[in-house]
Amino acid sequence: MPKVAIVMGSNSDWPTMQQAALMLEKLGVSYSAKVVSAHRTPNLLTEFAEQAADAGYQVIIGGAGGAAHLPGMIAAHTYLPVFGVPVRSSQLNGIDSLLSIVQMPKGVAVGTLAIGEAGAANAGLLAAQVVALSDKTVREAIIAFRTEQTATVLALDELSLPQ
Ligand SMILES: Nc1c(C(=O)O)ncn1[C@@H]1O[C@H](COP(=O)(O)O)[C@@H](O)[C@H]1O
Repeated sequence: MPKVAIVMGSNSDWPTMQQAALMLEKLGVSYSAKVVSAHRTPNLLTEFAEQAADAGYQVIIGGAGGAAHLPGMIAAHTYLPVFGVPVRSSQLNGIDSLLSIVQMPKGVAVGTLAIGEAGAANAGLLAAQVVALSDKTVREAIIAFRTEQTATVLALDELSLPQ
C-alpha cells in the first residue's frame, strides 16, 4: 500500500502536483495520485478521507486552485497529517488558493506550502520527512538528497553564475 496519497481537485492540477510525485519518487516513497474534489465529488472526498488511515496512508498531500477547500475538508475527516498545495489559478494567480488553504480555523490543521510547483515539491519533501520518522531507507535518501543539494550550491563559482 502506498504511504503517501496525492489528491487534487482537477486533472488540470497535475502539472503542478507532479512535482510532489517526482520528489517522492526521488526519495523512494510510494504514493498514489487521484482526483478528488470537495465541490465536485463531495461524497468521494468523505469516503477517501475517512478510510485513508485504515488504508495505510501516513500522509496526505492535497493540491487545489481557486476556492481550494479540498485540503481542509480532507483534514476534517482524518487524523493523518495533511499538507496543502495552493495551485496557481488563472484569475488571481494562486493568491485565492493560498488564502483558502492557509486560513484554517483553530482545531483543524493543514500544513500550507508555497504557491505552485516549488510548493508541490516541498510538500513531497515534507511528506517524505514524515515517512522517514519510521523508515530508515527514506531517512538516508533525504540526507543524501540534502547533502548533494548543498554540494551543488557550494560548487558554484563566480564564473558559473548567470551574467
Ligand atoms: N479547488 C477545487 C476543488 C476543491 O477544493 O474541492 N475542486 C476543484 N478545484 C479547483 O478548480 C480548479 C479548476 O478546475 P478545472 O481546471 O477542472 O476547471 C482546479 O485548480 C481545481 O483544483
